[in-house]
Amino acid sequence: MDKLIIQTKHADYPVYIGPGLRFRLAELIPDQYSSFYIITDDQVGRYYGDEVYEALSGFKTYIYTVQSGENAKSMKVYQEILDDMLEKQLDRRTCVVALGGGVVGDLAGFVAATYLRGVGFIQMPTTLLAHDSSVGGKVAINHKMGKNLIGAFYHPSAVIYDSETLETLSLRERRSGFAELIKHSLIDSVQFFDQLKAAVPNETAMTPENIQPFIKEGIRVKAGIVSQDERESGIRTHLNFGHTLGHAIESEYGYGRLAHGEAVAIGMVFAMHLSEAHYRRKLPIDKVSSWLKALGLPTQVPAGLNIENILHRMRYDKKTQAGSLRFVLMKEIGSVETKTVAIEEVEEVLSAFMKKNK
Ligand SMILES: NC(=O)c1ccc[n+]([C@@H]2O[C@H](COP(=O)([O-])OP(=O)(O)OC[C@H]3O[C@@H](n4cnc5c(N)ncnc54)[C@H](O)[C@@H]3O)[C@@H](O)[C@H]2O)c1
Ligand SMILES: O=C(O)C(=O)C[C@@H](O)[C@H](O)[C@H](O)COP(=O)(O)O
Ligand SMILES: [Zn+2]
Repeated sequence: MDKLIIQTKHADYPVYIGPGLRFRLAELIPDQYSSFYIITDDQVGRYYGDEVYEALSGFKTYIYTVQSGENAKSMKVYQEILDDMLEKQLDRRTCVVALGGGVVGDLAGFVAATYLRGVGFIQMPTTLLAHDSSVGGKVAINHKMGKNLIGAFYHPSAVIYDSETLETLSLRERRSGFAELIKHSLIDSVQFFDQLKAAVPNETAMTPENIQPFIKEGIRVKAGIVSQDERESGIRTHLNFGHTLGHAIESEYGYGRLAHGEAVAIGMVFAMHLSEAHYRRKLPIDKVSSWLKALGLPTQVPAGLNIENILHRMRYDKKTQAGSLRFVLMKEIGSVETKTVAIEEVEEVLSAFMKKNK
């Protein structure tokens, strides 16, 4: 088992990574809770729900199952969970356990942050993408106007990442999580980017064994940023590389039609085009884009989406300041910065980018 410590101004907590950790919960979870409230989705629950419930059998434990997919990050599902917890009269020493991917982690984290003004919270990530979502304390649900618009910063007291669970993940979900790993490499260094690309050049090579060594590296990049800027007042915005357009596409296209990482993949290619135009310098767009394609990830805005609607969605991005759009731009691989970009400039580059679909 590997152990990393996430250090921030408001919280320090361990991330445990290794095979079979779902059977070692009693040993890994701090001994301070009166009961456990596991939140999972129907797909993850089918594979791992009973095992995790059993591993906590020495405690008073409940399990709540939501339907798998992005739509679970909704006000309705959030409310239903709170109703259930209140009916069970769960007290302040309750610990919410998020067993699942980023959807369950974000939803359960927001429940934990707000139920009785905050109860215990443990992340048990089960997707590759969740190497990102389980660390750093961003928890949220979606609004019809945009992604993650209602949320909090609320850290788990531990992240218990059982690497065996990745074996049941579909290829599409592996790809989606891999896109966030690529994001971490692009904002970090040429060295990380080149190593990742060499180890996993295409979809066939995207096996759990090949990916495994890089999960810790992705978490290291995220932890390094979050420890400097927990509440996203500066450098943490870099973790949003590819997300301004990515989030706009997710909400405009309809939550769940594209996986989060797929939308981010498109957003990263666009961010590189916008950076080329903004800085008037050449970037290795073809290299990144052809790698994404070889992995089976999309690189273009889905056909049928309207540019005005996408621009409107981007105005609801959380990086927006005084009505101006802010983008994470790339100067070169390993060097990004967050800049205000004029709407006309975004529109011109986006229009050319979207014409590629036609
Ligand atoms: N909080 C953050 O910092 C942060 C970071 C990145 C992404 N996110 C959010 O995370 C969400 C996406 O997370 P995700 O990609 O993990 O999606 P997800 O949680 O919907 O999981 C993807 C699919 O895989 C299934 N699944 C999960 N684990 C499985 C397993 N081990 N075996 C088989 N099937 C499994 C799920 O049931 C679901 O159908 C988005 O809402 C995104 O906004 C949050
Ligand atoms: O942790 C962060 O900070 C991130 O931006 C990580 C992103 O991958 C993630 O999708 C996050 O939820 C986006 O945050 P948001 O504040 O733009 O909703
Ligand atoms: Zn993301």
